[in-house]
Amino acid sequence: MSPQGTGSSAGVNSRLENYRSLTPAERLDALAKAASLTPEAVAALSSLDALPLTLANGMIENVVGTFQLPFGVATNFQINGRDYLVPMVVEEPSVVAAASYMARIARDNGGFETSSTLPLMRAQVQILGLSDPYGARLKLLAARDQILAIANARDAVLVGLGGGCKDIEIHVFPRSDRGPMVILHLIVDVRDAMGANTVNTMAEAVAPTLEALTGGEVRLRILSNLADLRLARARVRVSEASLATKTYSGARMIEGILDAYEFARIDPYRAATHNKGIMNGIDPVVVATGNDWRAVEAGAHAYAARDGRYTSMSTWEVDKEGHLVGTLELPMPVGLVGGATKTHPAARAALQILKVGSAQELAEVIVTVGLAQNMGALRALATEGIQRGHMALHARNIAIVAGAVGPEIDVVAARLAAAHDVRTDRAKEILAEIRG
Ligand SMILES: CC(C)(COP(=O)([O-])OP(=O)([O-])OC[C@H]1O[C@@H](n2cnc3c(N)ncnc32)[C@H](O)[C@@H]1OP(=O)([O-])[O-])[C@@H](O)C(=O)NCCC(=O)NCCSC(=O)C[C@@](C)(O)CC(=O)[O-]
Ligand SMILES: NC(=O)C1=CN([C@@H]2O[C@H](COP(=O)(O)OP(=O)(O)OC[C@H]3O[C@@H](n4cnc5c(N)ncnc54)[C@H](OP(=O)(O)O)[C@@H]3O)[C@@H](O)[C@H]2O)C=CC1
Repeated sequence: MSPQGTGSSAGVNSRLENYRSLTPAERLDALAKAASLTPEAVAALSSLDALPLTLANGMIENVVGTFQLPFGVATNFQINGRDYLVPMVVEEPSVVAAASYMARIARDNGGFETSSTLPLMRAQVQILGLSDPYGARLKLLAARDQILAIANARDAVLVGLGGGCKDIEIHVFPRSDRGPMVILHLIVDVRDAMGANTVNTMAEAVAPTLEALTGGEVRLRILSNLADLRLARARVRVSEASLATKTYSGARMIEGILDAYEFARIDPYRAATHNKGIMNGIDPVVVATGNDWRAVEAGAHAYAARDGRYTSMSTWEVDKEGHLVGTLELPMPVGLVGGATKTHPAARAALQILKVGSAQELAEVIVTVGLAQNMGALRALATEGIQRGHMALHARNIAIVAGAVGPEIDVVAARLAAAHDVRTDRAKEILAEIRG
C-alpha cells in the first residue's frame, strides 16, 4: 500500500494520507520518497544499530550500551505556506497522532504562521568583591568595545559567518546575602549552533579583563538558559466549523478551549500540566534532531514565569470573525551544528527530513509543533476528555506489558480500546482467551 499525497505548492508534501495504516517499513519507504532521503539517512532510520557503540562511546562517559526510543513522523504540517514532515522521538502514545491531527485542521485553515528573533544567546559573568557596583557598571560599559573584541577573538569561524559577540548588558544586584554582585552578560549571535560551548568559551576569555577593569573577582562564567533574546513564535487561526466533531459543535469546542486556557493562565497547578502538553510536541523534535532538551525545557519554563508568576506558555482567544487564534512564543536554543546534531546518524536523518535551512527555521518548526500539541490536548480535554484518544493508543503498550507479542498486540489492544477498559489485568485475560 502506498500513501497518496493531495498536492502541495512547494517541495515536500506532508499530507501523507493513510500513513498510519502502513507498516513501519512501508512508512519509511514513503518517507524516503516524500523527503528524497539519501540511502545513508534511510539506513540510519531502519537500522537497529542507528547509534554504533563506537560513536556512543565518543559522546558521553562510562558508556555500556545504547538506549532506543520510537522515531515517528508527524504529517500534515504546513508552516508559512511550506510543507514539513516532522521527525519526533518520544515514548508516549498519542503525541504524534495529536500533532498530525491538529496540523491537518490547521492546514485546512491556511496552516501555521511563524517568526523568530536572531539567534542571540546570553553568557553571564559573575563579579564579586565590589564595594561600588554601580561604578563598576559604568567602567564595564565604557570598555564595551574592548570586551567584544576579546570575546570575538575566540571564535573566528562564528564571526566569519556573521555571528559573534554583539553587545554587553550589566545587571547590578547591590545587595545579596554574599554582598554586591555585578553580572555582565555577553550577547552572542551563535548563528546555526545551540551556542552553549561557544558563549562559555567567550565568557571565560573576558573574565581576566573584567577583573582588571573593576578590581572585583570573577566567579561563574556560563550561559543563561533563559534565552529570552532567542525567541521563536507560532500562530494558528482556525474556524469554528473546522473544530466541530459529530458530538460537539465548533462553538462548544471553542468555548471549552477558552475555559481550559483561562484555567492554565490563572492557576499554576494547571499551567504545569498545560505546558507539559506543549513540551509533548517540542521535546520529541528537539531529541530527534540531537539537540539539548534540558536547555529547551529550562528556558521554556523560566520564560513562562518571567512576570514573577508561572503561567500558560500559550494564549488562546477569538478574533472578530469568530475564529479561534492560538499563539506560542518561547526561547528556542537549538542548532544544526554542534552538540550531537552532526554526531548521531539518526539526528542527521531527522534534519534531512525537516529540510530546514537555518537554526532559526528549525526553532520555528519546533514551536509550531508545541502549539499544535497544545491545541490537540485542549480540544480533547475541553470535550470528551483525554482518555478515549490517548488510552486507545496506549492500549498497545498495555498489551505488550501483559505479554502480547507480534500480531497479538493489535488484537489485544483493539479489544481493550473497544471496551474502553485499558487495564493490564484485562489484557492478560484477553491474551489467555486468544491463546486458547
Ligand atoms: C489521539 C487523537 C488524535 C485521536 O483522535 P480521533 O478523532 O480518534 O482521530 P481520527 O481517527 O479521526 O484521525 C484524525 C487524524 O488524527 C491523526 N491520527 C489519529 N490516529 C492516528 C494514529 N493511530 N496514527 C497516526 N495518526 C493518527 C491523523 O492525522 C488523522 O488524520 P489522517 O491524517 O489519517 O486523515 C485525539 O484523541 C487527540 O488528539 N487526543 C489528544 C492526545 C494528546 O494530547 N496526547 C498527549 C498525551 S496526554 C498528556 O500528556 C498531556 C496533557 C493532556 O495532560 C496536556 C494537558 O493537560 O493540557
Ligand atoms: N547550560 C547549558 O545548556 C549547557 C549546554 N552545553 C552543551 O553545549 C552543546 C552546544 O554547544 P555549541 O556551542 O552549540 O556546540 P559546538 O561548540 O559543538 O559548536 C559550535 C561551534 O561550531 C562552529 N560552527 C560551524 N558552523 C557554524 C554555524 N553555521 N553556526 C554557528 N557555529 C558554527 C563554530 O565555531 P568553531 O568551528 O570555531 O568551533 C561554533 O563555535 C550541547 O551539547 C549542549 O548540551 C554545554 C554547557 C552548558
